[in-house]
This record gives sequence, structure tokens and C-alpha cells, in this order.
Amino acid sequence: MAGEEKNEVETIEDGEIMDSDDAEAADTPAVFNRNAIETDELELANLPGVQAYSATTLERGLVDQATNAFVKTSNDPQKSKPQSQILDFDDQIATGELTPFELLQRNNQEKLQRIKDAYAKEKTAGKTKKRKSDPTPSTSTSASKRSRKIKQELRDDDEEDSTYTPDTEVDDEDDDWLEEDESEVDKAPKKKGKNRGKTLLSKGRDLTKKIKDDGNDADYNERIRKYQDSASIESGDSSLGTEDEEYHELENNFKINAAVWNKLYKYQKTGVRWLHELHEHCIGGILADEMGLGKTVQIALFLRSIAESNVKSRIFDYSGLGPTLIVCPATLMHQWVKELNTWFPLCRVFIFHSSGSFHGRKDDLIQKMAVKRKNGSVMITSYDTFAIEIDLFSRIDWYYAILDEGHKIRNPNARVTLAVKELRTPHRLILNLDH
Ligand SMILES: Nc1ncnc2c1ncn2[C@@H]1O[C@H](COP(=O)(O)OP(=O)(O)OP(=O)(O)O)[C@@H](O)[C@H]1O
Repeated sequence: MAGEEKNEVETIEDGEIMDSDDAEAADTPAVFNRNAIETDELELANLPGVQAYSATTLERGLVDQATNAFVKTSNDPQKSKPQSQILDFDDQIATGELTPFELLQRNNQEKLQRIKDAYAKEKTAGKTKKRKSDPTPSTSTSASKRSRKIKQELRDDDEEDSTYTPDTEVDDEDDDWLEEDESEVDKAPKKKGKNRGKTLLSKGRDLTKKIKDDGNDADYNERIRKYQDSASIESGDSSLGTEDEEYHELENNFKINAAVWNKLYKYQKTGVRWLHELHEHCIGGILADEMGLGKTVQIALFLRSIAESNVKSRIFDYSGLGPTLIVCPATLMHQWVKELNTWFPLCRVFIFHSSGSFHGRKDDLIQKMAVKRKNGSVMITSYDTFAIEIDLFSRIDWYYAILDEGHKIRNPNARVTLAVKELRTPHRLILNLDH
């Protein structure tokens, strides 16, 4: 670290933090000692007018200083109010009432309302004064300026610039289909961690071997035909898949089949709205609800709403849902197929794995994925296959990349983590970071 000015504040013992009372007494800000680096450690330090500090000491000092300030504030009943308010708000996020963005928006609205109220008060007071006595300069201009400024700040917060440029080239390299020994596919699924009593519904993952993906054209056409037949017959469950024209409107011109939306629990609806907020801001996110609370379902519904809304992408040159990649443990691949078939039946779902129903060259399957479909296509693969075949996966510009059981990429140097970094996609989501 280098700075042009010499630190004039009184320093104390190495790494020690000056108590803020002492700092107040001394009428100086609280500071920590910045260790000057030995001049022979850094050539820069030999330059005239430049002073070098140890970055580690600087960072540690800042963290300690912030911690001390926080502890002091929270022990002070006068100052602790904002913290308790924050906890209340956090509760609303934790219980699935609001998304963090909605909370911010609400806070901003409240702030704006307070300004408006103060402005209205000032105005009334001003009028009364004017009537009663000499005209005094009005404060309304500055209040409305303040209000305009805050509104502008709120608008500015919403504007994000993205420079992602997709490259759609797919080359024709000849690859043999990899027959992996992923015996975990055959194993009964094991739930990790403690059951914290929150699980709503059991996954029934041992059924998954019977579920076929849409890798085979004939099977896929048959599934869609059956679904359309059943959807045209009015039955109790047909609402999950019918093309009802009734939609629930979401923000930014997105919508979702109303019958399906109404099947979601409240916190799941909040989750889907939050996924849309991330999408709009082009930022990735981690959906880490407890096991079995419906993360897979929320993702399926979110993808479905993107397909159904057919909104023009801010990044790609098309509307609706583009090719989406889901990477998960091999034991969960067929469960994903099942949930997608249930909640988003028109989507074509491919498994890229030796247990999938596609028989042919791997790059033919990848090319099939690259085709834009009205109802989207989702490719599911295992972490092992993904890491081995990263060259193939990185040929596509993925619309979304979703990592289930995302703690698999916890090790920054693991092959799979490095492979994930090679993926070309503007939208990344992680599920189940850790349990
Ligand atoms: N709103 C709902 N209505 C009906 N069934 C639901 C609903 N939400 C979830 N389910 C069902 O509950 C089960 C668990 O949901 P899901 O697989 O999405 O949970 P999950 O959070 O992804 O679980 P895990 O963390 O174990 O991967 C599934 O069978 C799913 O179909």
C-alpha cells in the first residue's frame, strides 16, 4: 500500500487499536498502527514521497476497528435501534415474506415517503408563516430537490451495464461417448445433514431410474403428445401443464401460468420473484433453502416463466429461454428430469451422461442443445462428466448455468471448479451451498 501523504496521526503499538474514547479525547479519528514495510522488501518504498504499508496489517487493523465500533454501538441503547430494525427486516427475508430487493425497495419507498411527509409539513408550516407574518424564503425548493435527487439515485441503482458478448460457434470435433463408471447413479439417494424437521415432501429419489430424459426424439415426441392429450382433458392435475391463458404477472413483463403459480407456497413465490430480480440485474445467486423445501421446483418455475414470457434477452439476440445447463450429483439427475417434466412439461430435457437416453456422438447432443426452442431446453449432467467434458460444454453460450449441491466447487483448485469458470454464461445460480 502506498500513499503520498505522511501519516500525521499519533501511532500506538503494532497492530493495537486505539480506543475510540482515547481517539475522541485526542480529537483524532481512531487509528491503528500501520506497519511500515522494510525498505528492502519493496522497491517502491525507496521512491521519494512514497510511504509503503503492510497490506495485511492494514486490512486486519480495519477489520478490528470496525468490529470494535460495532460492539460499542450495539452495547449503547441509544445507538442500537437501527441494528434491531435490521434484525426485524432480516426476519422478513428469512421467513420468505420479502426478497432482499423488495426489502430495499420498501425501505427506499419508506425513506421517500418520510421525505415527502417532511416536505408536506414544511410546506404547510411555510404557508402558515406566510399568512401570519413576513414572507420568509421558502424551503420547498430544497426539499423537492432532495426528493428528486433520491428518486434519481433509486433509478440509477436499477441501471446495470452488461458487456457479455456471446459466441455461438460449435465445432465438429469427433468424440466418442464417454462411458463413465459412476456407480453412484445406482445408489439410493442419501440425505445429507440432519433432518431439521422442515422438509415438506419427500423426494422419492429411488424412483428416478425409471424416468427417461428427452434425449431420444421419438420418446420426447411421445411424451409431449401424451402431455398435450392429458392437458386437453380436464382433470385435477392438468393445471400443472395446461396452456391456460391465465397468467400471473411478475415484474418487468415476466409472467407465469397462474394455475402453476398458485400451487407454490408463499416462500417459493418469493424465491421465484427473487430469481427474477437477480436475472434483471444480471447477477448470480445462491438459493440455499433447507433440503426438500422446493429449490428444484422454484428453478423449474423460474425457467418456465422465462420461456412463457418470451421477453427479449438483454444479452442474447433472442427472446425466451435459451439453452440451460444444470450440473448436479449423478444421483440427482433423473430427479431433475422428473421435476422439470412435472412443473415445466414442454421443456425438452437432455441428460448428458452415460445413463441418459441419447445414443450418438457427444457433440451431436451438444449441438442439439444449441438449437433455440420455444419452450427451452435444459441439459443435465453430473459434476464428473462436466469436468471431463468441459471442452464440449464450453462450446455453447449457455443462457443459464445452475449448479445443484454447489459445495462441490468449494475447493478453488479442484478440476470441477476450474471447469465451471470456463463456462460461457451471463447467468449463474448455485443451489444448496452447504448443509
Ligand atoms: N408447492 C409444491 N406443491 C407440491 N409439491 C411440491 C411443492 N414444492 C415442492 N414440492 C415437492 O416436494 C419435493 C421436494 O421438492 P424439491 O425437490 O424441489 O426440493 P429441494 O429443495 O430441491 O430438495 P433438495 O435440497 O433435497 O434437493 C418434490 O417432490 C417436489 O415436487
